[in-house]
Amino acid sequence: MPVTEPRTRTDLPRARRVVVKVGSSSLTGADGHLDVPALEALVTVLASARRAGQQVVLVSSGAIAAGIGPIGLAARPRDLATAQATASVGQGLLVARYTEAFGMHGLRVGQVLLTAGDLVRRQHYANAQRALERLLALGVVPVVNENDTVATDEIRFGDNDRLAALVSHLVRADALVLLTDVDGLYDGPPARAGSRPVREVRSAADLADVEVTGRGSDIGTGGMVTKLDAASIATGSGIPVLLTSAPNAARALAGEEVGTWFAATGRRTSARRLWLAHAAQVRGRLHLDAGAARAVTDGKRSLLAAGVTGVEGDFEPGDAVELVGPDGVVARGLVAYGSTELPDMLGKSSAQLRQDGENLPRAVVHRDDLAQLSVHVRRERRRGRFSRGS
Ligand SMILES: Nc1ncnc2c1ncn2[C@@H]1O[C@H](COP(=O)(O)OP(=O)(O)O)[C@@H](O)[C@H]1O
Ligand SMILES: N[C@@H](CCC(=O)OP(=O)(O)O)C(=O)O
Repeated sequence: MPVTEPRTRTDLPRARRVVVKVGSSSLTGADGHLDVPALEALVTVLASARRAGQQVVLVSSGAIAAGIGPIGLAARPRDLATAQATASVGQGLLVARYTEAFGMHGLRVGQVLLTAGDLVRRQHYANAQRALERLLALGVVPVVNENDTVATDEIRFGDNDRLAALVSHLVRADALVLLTDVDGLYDGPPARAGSRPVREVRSAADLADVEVTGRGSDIGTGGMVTKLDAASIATGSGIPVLLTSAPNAARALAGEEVGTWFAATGRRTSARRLWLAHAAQVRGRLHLDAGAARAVTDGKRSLLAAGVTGVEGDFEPGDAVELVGPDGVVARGLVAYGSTELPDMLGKSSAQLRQDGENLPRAVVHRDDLAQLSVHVRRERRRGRFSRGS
């Protein structure tokens, strides 16, 4: 019997639709070329999940890493134009290998390249959703990557972990499996003596003593930070996550005791709120007093000018901004006023704003335009770890 809400890792084999994300470090060697045996081993596992009746969406990194050797570069390019060009070469090679490897199991693949913008604009989101649904209905294995050749620094995810979490939401996956070069989450960098594996994360409290770093290898990009962010996005919208190494993929999908299981913590949210919390490009910050911070978080109420103490950035009405309370970032929202109008309104009640000539003062951020950040993401943002892509 398929389960649509896996509660433990032993439910994974019965999950109907699974998104599997594999990182560059698991697919490419230090020589800057694809590790074909590793890729084929992964495909064998995914093909067997398909034979067992599961629908699989593969989110595969590796375009840039796979292009390094063929283009003749010595290391991963750091400038945008060379990264775009390298991805263009590597993505072709990557998909050619997947086509061949899945073909050996009688399966077709379909390449799907997405930008952050595709997950931001409502119509693009709906388009991508429709295309992925049809691919799955046709029995094709979608192979998703970020469209690195056209993504610019401002709109890039850069890592595929958060992309995979948003794709899981897009296809309404029952579970997300993150495959990397380490067998699971540890409470400290795995190379450090004494770091212990974390088997299960049921809430943000289980991460309180976990120390993660941003980069594991010269090949991967986000390290464990973006994986925890992805886990937080997925679990917060009702999708559990299993994190383990690529060689453990078969055991993970068989429901064996490998890796780290992140239990679902929330319910499915609207695509718009998910985008606002995790993908929108933030144009500024509003500083809130303690009462306003409580109102937008605990009370889920609109933010009024009376509770805003400061404004940072240059933004227009409708732009995404971060709401910062006395203890750090608490939420994101679409602001109703621009950064030039707001300073004159700070701390004023609706009555005072009316006296100032504002006929029907609107909330600075309406509660329908607010997305709270999970405790974990808030903690990370406080540490300033999420500047990239946000
Ligand atoms: N607490 C931690 N637990 C596990 N791995 C960690 C931790 N902190 C940092 N890492 C590093 O994260 C790396 C995986 O991230 P990354 O290199 O970006 O992989 P990928 O290419 O699969 O996305 C691991 O190699 C590991 O060294
Ligand atoms: N879209 C990029 C992903 C970049 C990357 O290295 O991601 P990851 O290995 O998942 O941390 C690529 O295919 O090269």
